[in-house]
Amino acid sequence: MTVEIEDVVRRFGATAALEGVSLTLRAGEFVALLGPSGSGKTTLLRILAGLDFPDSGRVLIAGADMAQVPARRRGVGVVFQNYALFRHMTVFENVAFGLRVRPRRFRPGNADILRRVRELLDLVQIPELAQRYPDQVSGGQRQRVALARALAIEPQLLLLDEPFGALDALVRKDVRRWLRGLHDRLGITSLLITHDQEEAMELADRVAILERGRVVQFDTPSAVMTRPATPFVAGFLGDATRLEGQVAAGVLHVARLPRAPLRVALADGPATAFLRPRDVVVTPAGRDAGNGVIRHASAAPDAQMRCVVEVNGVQLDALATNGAGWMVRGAACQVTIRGALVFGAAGPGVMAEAEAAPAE
Ligand SMILES: Nc1ncnc2c1ncn2[C@@H]1O[C@H](COP(=O)(O)OP(=O)(O)OP(=O)(O)O)[C@@H](O)[C@H]1O
Repeated sequence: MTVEIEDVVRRFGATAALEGVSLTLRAGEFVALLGPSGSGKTTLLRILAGLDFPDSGRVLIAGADMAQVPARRRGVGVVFQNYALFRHMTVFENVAFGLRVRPRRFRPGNADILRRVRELLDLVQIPELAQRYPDQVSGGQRQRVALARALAIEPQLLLLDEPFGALDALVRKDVRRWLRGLHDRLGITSLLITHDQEEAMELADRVAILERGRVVQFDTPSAVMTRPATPFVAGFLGDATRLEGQVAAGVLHVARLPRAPLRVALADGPATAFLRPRDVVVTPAGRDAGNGVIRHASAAPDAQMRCVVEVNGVQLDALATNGAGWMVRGAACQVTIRGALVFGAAGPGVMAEAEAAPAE
């Protein structure tokens, strides 16, 4: 089902948690909400779930205005980080709970509940755990119980607030892939809050980025990564280093960086540059001492090394090809800047890729 959020404002005293949020989710879409702590993500989810209400603005689910619709009539499944499973109830009863608390008109009989819970436990692949208590299953299994409970009411919209927070990295990867498969199979619409950017990029069709109660970008993962709409987004995503500089005659100048004229199609004036790890090339220092020093190096996937290099007092994240035995803390190196993402002074919308000019 579609979800339309129109100019939603929510204030708590002097704090504006949401300052006019508009967002439309297509039916069947998986959307991730990203943003710093306090940017309004949970408030937005609570408003969709009917656990909180906007001061102004509208929420439409499947085209229907939700203003007067209480949480339990919205047909929305919610999974929060702490799962909130009932410890004194078996896994079976936890999942059945979602059905037993439905409004009387929609409440199934006992035989139906039995059948439905069995189906759900099969769906989340833990049929053998029905009679265990939450304390007797693993974190990943508890997560599946929480999902089964949320899915029990056959929601068309699934809201997930940091659902994988308590899982270790390996289980987390498994569970999220499985969740995306489940989302596709059921044809539901899902909205996920996460602090894990990699998770958002892997799972979501589109990513909404919140900054202080406003959506500053809503686009596909690859678009937000390669074409961040504002300096805030560029700084928030990835490991880019932010540096202030000047554009003069189509060339970016950043004090303290190794001399590397970067061509950029921006008007003259102050500019903000974001150097991403792939923009920073690190090679061993040659016969001369090099212009930088390795401050930190660690192995990364795909036979690469991640490192932090220091050049003229500026620390930059960089990627280098592995096999670099020389790349240890304190080693001298040569740092070359081959590009940057640059925002001009004319407004946040003016962004350009800078490219290294050919060597003189
Ligand atoms: N019940 C409340 N009373 C007062 N202030 C609140 C309440 N709920 C949220 N806020 C404030 O509203 C703002 C947004 O909070 P919210 O929980 O939506 O942020 P968030 O993006 O989910 O943060 P986090 O990533 O830390 O969970 C914060 O400044 C928060 O302190």
